[in-house]
Amino acid sequence: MQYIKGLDAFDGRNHTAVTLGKFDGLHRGHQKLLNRIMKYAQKEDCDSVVCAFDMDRDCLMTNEERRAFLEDKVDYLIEIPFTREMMEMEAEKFIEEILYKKLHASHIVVGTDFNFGHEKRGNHQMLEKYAAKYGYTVDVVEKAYYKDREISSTYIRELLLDGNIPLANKLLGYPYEITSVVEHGQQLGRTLGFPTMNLAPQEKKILPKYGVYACRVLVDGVWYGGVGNAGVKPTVAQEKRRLFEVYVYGYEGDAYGKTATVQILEFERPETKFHSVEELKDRVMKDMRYGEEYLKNHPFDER
Ligand SMILES: Cc1cc2nc3c(=O)[nH]c(=O)nc-3n(C[C@H](O)[C@H](O)[C@H](O)COP(=O)(O)O)c2cc1C
Ligand SMILES: Nc1ncnc2c1ncn2[C@@H]1O[C@H](COP(=O)(O)OP(=O)(O)OP(=O)(O)O)[C@@H](O)[C@H]1O
Repeated sequence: MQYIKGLDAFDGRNHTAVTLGKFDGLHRGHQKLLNRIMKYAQKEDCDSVVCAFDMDRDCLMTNEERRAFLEDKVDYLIEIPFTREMMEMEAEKFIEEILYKKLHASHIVVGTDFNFGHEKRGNHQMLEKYAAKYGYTVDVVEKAYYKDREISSTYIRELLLDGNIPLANKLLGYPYEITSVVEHGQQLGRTLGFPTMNLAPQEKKILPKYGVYACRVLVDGVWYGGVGNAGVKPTVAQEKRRLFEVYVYGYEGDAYGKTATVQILEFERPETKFHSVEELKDRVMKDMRYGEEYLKNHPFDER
């Protein structure tokens, strides 16, 4: 996959199958669109292109994570900053200048509610109106639903903030994850009997509801079970720095400075400010048993 920041840097010559949107999280609805452009690229002599508008807001996926997710799936990921110029471009001009002249689109794949251009005048009907003139086809993909609600990034953000991680994971189609370099903590965990890996999510990356979760952890290329706390550890920390701190079953190495990925699987309880470190320690021992039980009942294959 070629990763391109800004449309100006795109210089592909081939015809393309393009999909467009914000694509935060690349959830199951988005995956329908991805599958469609990938099929076109397989069947025909064209490149698959994801145009992702960058909204600069709290996100399910950082740009690096989105890039990694798409790496072996599509030919191009173009990140388009959602600037005033982009917002004010007339939809007709977007079709002619960008989809036709720049991207050489022969297939355009969008959801039923996709909007673009000045005052959001562009939609799939307008794309269809110009299809013959510019020589592309338009696929309008029906929305993927969970029960009676459309799957959307907004819905999944709400679920995470409610601690409903199993449903968030189901709608994403993969477990919600956090990747970061493991940091030094206050080294308290070790003396309390539960050494933890401390992961600091990127500033804009959404942490689920503050609390304790069963999870799995990838470190040194191996998946382990874990139980971790999302939050600011109010019992021991003065500053309100967001962390995901995870106790990793059976890990005995030194992970400081290494990159680890945590996949969050199930919510156990909210984060609590305990009266003493002793109380915290007693509770974490229970959390560790909870995590073990959860992982025993939900075995996972090493990936
Ligand atoms: C399973 C688990 C549950 C935790 N729950 C809480 C909690 O409810 N409240 C809290 O203040 N800290 C909680 N923590 C964070 C601990 O306070 C923290 O890991 C410990 O103090 C060690 O910090 P350190 O890595 O800076 O040494 C939890 C940590 C783990 C691993
Ligand atoms: N549930 C879905 N099923 C099929 N297509 C979808 C679904 N949700 C979004 N799309 C389409 O995917 C593209 C990108 O969607 P986008 O990320 O902008 O929307 P979203 O997931 O609804 O996000 P938000 O909740 O932030 O508005 C658009 O073409 C959109 O119509």
